[in-house]
Amino acid sequence: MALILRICKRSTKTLTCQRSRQVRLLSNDVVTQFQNLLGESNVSIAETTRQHHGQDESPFPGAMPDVVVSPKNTEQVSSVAKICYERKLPMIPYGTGTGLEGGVCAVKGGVCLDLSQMEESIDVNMSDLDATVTASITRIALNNYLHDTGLWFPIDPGADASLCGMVATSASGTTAVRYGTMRENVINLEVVLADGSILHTAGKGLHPRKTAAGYNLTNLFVGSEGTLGIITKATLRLYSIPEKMSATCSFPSTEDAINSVEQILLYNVPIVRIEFLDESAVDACNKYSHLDHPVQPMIFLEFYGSKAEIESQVDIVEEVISSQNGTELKWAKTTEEHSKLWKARHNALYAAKALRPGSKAKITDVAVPISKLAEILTKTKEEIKKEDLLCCIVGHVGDGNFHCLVMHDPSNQQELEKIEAFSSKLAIFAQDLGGTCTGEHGIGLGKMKLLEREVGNTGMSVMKSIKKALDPHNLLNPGHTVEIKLSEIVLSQS
Ligand SMILES: Cc1cc2c(cc1C)N(C[C@H](O)[C@H](O)[C@H](O)COP(=O)(O)OP(=O)(O)OC[C@H]1O[C@@H](n3cnc4c(N)ncnc43)[C@H](O)[C@@H]1O)c1[nH]c(=O)[nH]c(=O)c1N2
Ligand SMILES: CCCCCCC(=O)C(=O)O
Ligand SMILES: [Mn+2]
Repeated sequence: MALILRICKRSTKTLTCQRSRQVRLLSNDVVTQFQNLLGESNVSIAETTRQHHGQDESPFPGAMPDVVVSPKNTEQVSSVAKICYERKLPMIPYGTGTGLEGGVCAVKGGVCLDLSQMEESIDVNMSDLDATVTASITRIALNNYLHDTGLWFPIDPGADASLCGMVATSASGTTAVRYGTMRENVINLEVVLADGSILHTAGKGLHPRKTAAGYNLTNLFVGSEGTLGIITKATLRLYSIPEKMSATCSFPSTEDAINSVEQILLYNVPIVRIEFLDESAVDACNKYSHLDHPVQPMIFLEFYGSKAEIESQVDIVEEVISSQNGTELKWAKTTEEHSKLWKARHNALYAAKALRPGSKAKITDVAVPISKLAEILTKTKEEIKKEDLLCCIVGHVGDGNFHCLVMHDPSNQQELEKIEAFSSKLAIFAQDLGGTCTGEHGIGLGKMKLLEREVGNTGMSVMKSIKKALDPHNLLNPGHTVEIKLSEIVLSQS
């Protein structure tokens, strides 16, 4: 009979450890099995390692996995999955841990598969404008590699996330208004399923720009948040690196700023980034990133194209913003100014957190149809004022998507409840206006009820059927996104 090794807080020997008030047990022959498979240095039960892998950038309290394994290739991922499947152990894929919805928290313990240590491979098809990357490749690593080819991968959440993690969360960010999200930019995926089998979602080695061949298995895994399979490779669309110019503009009110955005889109200006910051976010970014913008609602814009193309886009934008009381465009004149501007925007999360050191930050992520954006922002601002919240708003407003970042003291129960109520209310506003509770960060641990509200009973039951078909024992990132209960599994097997 197998010896039992209890993973513990201070030692790796025989003490019990509390995680979410439950005792976890992992037999030591599993650890040995992983060590034999991957080598001792690629299997860790050290507390610091487990803690690090059970926590992302969200305010959710971390939950440690029992063991962290670092497979080097797809075959090893598959072998790990086979062991977990056989022993009914939870599997939690880990990309770079930049997620904002608690996706890597091992709420039921189990085996964290750290994919950042996979062999690095980038296979570029210059003439077909695509690249296939392994799970350890991050967004910035791909773009650095591509730099001299004149190509790039434009989806930009700011954080240097792994590209397969970005597939798993259906990430987007500042450039989605022009290039779409991960959904529109993935051509094929290699995925290890719960039982260890290896799936190529669009056929092995194929990379067509479009396909009508059967169900869209590729998109099934986009946004699956580690609950349907472990993504080991992704084939992605690439684009030519354009000439670019950036500018900012301030407005007397949020409504004026949002009206401008709506009109710029209506005029079909092929804008690449159009980002909103409310006055609190401007204040935070000024302080954190040493900028000196007037503390007023703003938009940051980026234009791509030849000089003539940019000039014609700018003519329209200038006319629109002056009709909406906006200031003259203030241009980033040098490459350094351009980088400083977008770095400041991408650091907005940290800038806002720095307003109240030591606090935690609740981040909302709703998206509405553009026509409803001014309405929901007005309502949101009223709520913030009524509840007296310390809140910054930034938004990828070209997609109707915005974030509120609400600072709070996590030990103050009253404050916590107020903030949770605000966040749910905002998600419900968005859904009632024809939008979604999450434009880009995903469901994770905190939005399961909202997902149900959004897709309805039938939608939920279809999602659960898919989950049960692909992961009948609920081993892949259990407790996240689409949760199936034990009673439902038993029911489906009888
Ligand atoms: C400062 C800052 C700013 C932003 C953001 C983060 C931060 C810190 N994000 C969020 C984040 O960068 C985004 O969710 C990434 O896609 C997460 O990728 P990681 O590799 O870090 O996944 P991470 O390791 O955090 O995992 C996230 C989820 O995906 C699963 N997963 C990871 N790799 C997997 C794989 N290979 N196979 C299967 N499942 C896998 C995990 O199990 C988990 O459920 C964001 N996002 C966004 O969309 N737009 C934005 O604007 C921003 N902005
Ligand atoms: C006020 C900052 C909230 C930022 C949340 C991270 C994110 O998605 C982004 O766009 O930045
Ligand atoms: Mn965002």
